[in-house]
Amino acid sequence: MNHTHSARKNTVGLLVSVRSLREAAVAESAQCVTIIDLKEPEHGSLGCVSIEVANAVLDDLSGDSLKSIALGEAKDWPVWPQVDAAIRNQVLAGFDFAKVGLSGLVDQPDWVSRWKICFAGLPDRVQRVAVAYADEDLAQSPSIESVIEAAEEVGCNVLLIDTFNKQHGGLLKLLTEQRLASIIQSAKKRKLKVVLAGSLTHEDVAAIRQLSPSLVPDLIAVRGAVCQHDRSSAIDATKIEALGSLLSSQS
Ligand SMILES: O=C[C@H](O)COP(=O)(O)O
Repeated sequence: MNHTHSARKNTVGLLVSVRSLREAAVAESAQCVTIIDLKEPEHGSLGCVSIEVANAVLDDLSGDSLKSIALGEAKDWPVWPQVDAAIRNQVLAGFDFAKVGLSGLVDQPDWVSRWKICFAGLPDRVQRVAVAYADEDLAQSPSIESVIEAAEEVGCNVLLIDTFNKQHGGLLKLLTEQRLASIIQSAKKRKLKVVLAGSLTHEDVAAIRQLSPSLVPDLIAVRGAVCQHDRSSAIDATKIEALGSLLSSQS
């Protein structure tokens, strides 16, 4: 990467996606996780866990980590269709962040309204995360640039750039260095916190760590990199700790 810098001062937070209370406890025990993110990897890039798993984590996880939940894709809304909307929102009120994807909506002129509907009714304390897919062709989602432009109108103050299809390469292969830099600059100009994800490896994270300070994201989000094998296998506390050390290092 050309946009590099030698002295490093910014610390970068770590989000780890987990699918169960057991995995959430492993992530919490690593002591370097800023956000514990609930997500069922078998149900897609933003696959939602069951309401029972969400409740178990809210009720039984000790520790101070912030909590996030993936709520699937806007085209499939609502999440947990069998659950009454009031009860659903009561559970979601326990989370600090909520994410909804925009796959399949590239040709839908009303995609912003459909996105807004997903977040309507969520308690104010839940921060809305704008998710943009780097593999927008595969995802058939609006471009990252369009998502950034609409984020404020939808009430988002965080931008997550992720990949929709986990079999076709990671973030740093999908976006040119120039496009990534321009996206991060544009998001920061709009006061969006920036989270980078998408099959990031330890080496990718080291490269991101070397970006010039103005381009360093607020958080890195991972699952595959901290799993024992592929991203469907269990997460591994040692791998989380290794990533945590890399993110908190000063050079
Ligand atoms: O929110 C981030 C994702 O869970 C990242 O998953 P991944 O590292 O396997 O692409």
